[in-house]
Amino acid sequence: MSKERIAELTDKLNQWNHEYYVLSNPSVSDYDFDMALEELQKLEEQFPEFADPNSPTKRVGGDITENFKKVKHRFPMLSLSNSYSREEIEEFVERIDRSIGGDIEFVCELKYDGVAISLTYEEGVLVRAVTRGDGTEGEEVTANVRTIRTVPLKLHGEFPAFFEIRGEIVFPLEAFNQLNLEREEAGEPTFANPRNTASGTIKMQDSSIVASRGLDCYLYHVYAEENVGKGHLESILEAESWGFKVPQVTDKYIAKASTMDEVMAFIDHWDQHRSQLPFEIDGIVIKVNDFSIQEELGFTAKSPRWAIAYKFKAERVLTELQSITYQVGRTGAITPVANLAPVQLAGTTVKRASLHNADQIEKLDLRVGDMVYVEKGGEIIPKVVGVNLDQRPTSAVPVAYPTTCPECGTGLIRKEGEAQHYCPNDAGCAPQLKGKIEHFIGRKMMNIDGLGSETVEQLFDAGLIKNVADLYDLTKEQVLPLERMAEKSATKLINGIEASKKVPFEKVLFALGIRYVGETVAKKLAKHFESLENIQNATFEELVAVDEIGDKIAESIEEYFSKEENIKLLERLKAAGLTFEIGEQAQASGDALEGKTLVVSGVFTRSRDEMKALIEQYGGKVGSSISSKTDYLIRGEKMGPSKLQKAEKLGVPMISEEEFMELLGGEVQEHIEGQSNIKGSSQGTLF
Ligand SMILES: NC(=O)c1ccc[n+]([C@@H]2O[C@H](COP(=O)([O-])OP(=O)(O)OC[C@H]3O[C@@H](n4cnc5c(N)ncnc54)[C@H](O)[C@@H]3O)[C@@H](O)[C@H]2O)c1
Ligand SMILES: [Zn+2]
Repeated sequence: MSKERIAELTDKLNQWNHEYYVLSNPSVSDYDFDMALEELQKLEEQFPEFADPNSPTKRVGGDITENFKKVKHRFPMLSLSNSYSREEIEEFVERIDRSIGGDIEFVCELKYDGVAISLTYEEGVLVRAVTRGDGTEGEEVTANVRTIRTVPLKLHGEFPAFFEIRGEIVFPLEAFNQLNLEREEAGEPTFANPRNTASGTIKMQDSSIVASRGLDCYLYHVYAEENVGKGHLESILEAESWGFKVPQVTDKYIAKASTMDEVMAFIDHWDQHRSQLPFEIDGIVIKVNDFSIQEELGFTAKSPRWAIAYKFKAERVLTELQSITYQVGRTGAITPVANLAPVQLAGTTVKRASLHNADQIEKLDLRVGDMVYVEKGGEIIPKVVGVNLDQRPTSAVPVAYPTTCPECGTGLIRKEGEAQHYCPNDAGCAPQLKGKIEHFIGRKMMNIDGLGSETVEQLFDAGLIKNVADLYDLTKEQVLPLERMAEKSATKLINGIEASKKVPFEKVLFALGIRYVGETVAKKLAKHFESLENIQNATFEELVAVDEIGDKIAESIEEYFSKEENIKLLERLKAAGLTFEIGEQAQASGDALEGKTLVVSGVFTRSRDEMKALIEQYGGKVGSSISSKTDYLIRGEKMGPSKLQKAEKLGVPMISEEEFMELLGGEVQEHIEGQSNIKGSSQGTLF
């Protein structure tokens, strides 16, 4: 019996390790993983004869993917023993106090929930970044790690000639939620959680994508030939003086603790306040501070004996899965959503949770009527993480994923290699049509004042708009009879639509909602091709030659222009007067003002906004008031005397509008001339 259980747990844990470390796509929660590991550990202690010599209790879970060069670690990269119980943390502290004799000094720090990384510096220069791998050897991901702004490439101060520093690469929550928002806007599937996304990102082949994601790195251990200082905290603070981002005592990210009460107070503090951190943590690490005591205590095969992790249980609740709804997005992507019996979780009432896709439902083996576990991390939407099988109603049947669109009845498709199902009826499926219009009017797209998603719904249901071009045919008389519409709101709406014709090309391109053409890609395309006509005429090779444009995006663009209805729509939008080429301001750019701060004051031949835009386009910063940090004051007519005085007093150079234009190096003039050529050539051709 125990023999079989040991074998079963070993197999399961090996598989979960693979899913977690190699695929960055775990199928069970950390808590379930840790409970299974604990069970195995206890069984192995009882029946050592049945233990696998390579048991997951004795080795760290490997993350080797075969895509990168392997590098042997100079010092093995281990795991940490961990516990969810405060009693066990107390036992750990007492055990060490007892075995060493006296009150030992500990250091408490955050347990960052990310990916472990080892950085090697030679003569103050970053030479290698390696993942933990199987603990003995890892994969070299230096090019990717170099893109993380908080990892210094070159050090200053008194650093050892050769050393290694270890830390955790995390995905800050703001950047993570922003990435998901952008993916949603670009019609791409969103990521489930920051840790797995950080782990997937650091193993990408294209480091420019890694760079765009905004990863961060916190460092927590220095390994030099000779110890740096006497203890752990000292070495960390020393590393800060070389240029590393280390946890700060003032933020309470790290603290000394000499008594049990101090250790528990640190744990309590973060148990209560962790939701305020800008990244996720999954616990607290308690380490012996003194290096000589660390050495005395030594290591097991898997972890140091001088440290332990107290793990927070993710806030999770059990509730009933009442039904599943299938939402159809703007791109036709189907998202299953769990409707739950309302339940309190992390301070809010949760009624719905994300189920991501068909694979996820299958992996969880969900049935309607099941009692499911729901968790909420730093992400916006809570998620279903498991099922309590003991409470499964006997009548419950497995979820049959729909084969047709719940909105329009069209057969669903699933593209090779994609997890999401799609409704291909983009020209007739109501939520797709409405979704496209809602996307189009968004704040970062056409930003139409006076038009929100409720009004879109009304206009659509009243049959007044079916696509975005219809917006430009709307009249005040048509919208006035709508419910909640009055003279004032109708005028605002029509004026807002009119004003959107001036929205710059890159935003129009983003607004069109071409799949995978999000905000950043739209900017890149606009800058490179300068007009929609040029994008339409570009060959596949020309498209992928643009920085950051890959096969997937290029294919999507080609597909968009291959559709008759899109061409018709674009013709109508062009006729309505939307901006389909880059404007003169956006086109002029350079780095003449790189690192400079300029303040604009007075009246000019150009508008103040134009002046400010030029400063930014040429790499400068617009200052709001004159200070010693101001590099130039651009002095217009009717400038106030107090500003003049202040600039004189601080010795800030003052320049005229013409001098400012000269500073830009005459580049502006060329671009303006170039622009008129483009305009000339595109006249008469509709895309
Ligand atoms: N859900 C799953 O399927 C699954 C599968 C495998 C592992 N896991 C999770 O991962 C854990 C095992 O991973 P592990 O071996 O990396 O152990 P761990 O994550 O519990 O602890 C060790 C790691 O903590 C990190 N760490 C973060 N902050 C630190 C700090 N201040 N000081 C020192 N180290 C710090 C280091 O990267 C170190 O490698 C499991 O306990 C489980 O929770 C989950
Ligand atoms: Zn449909």
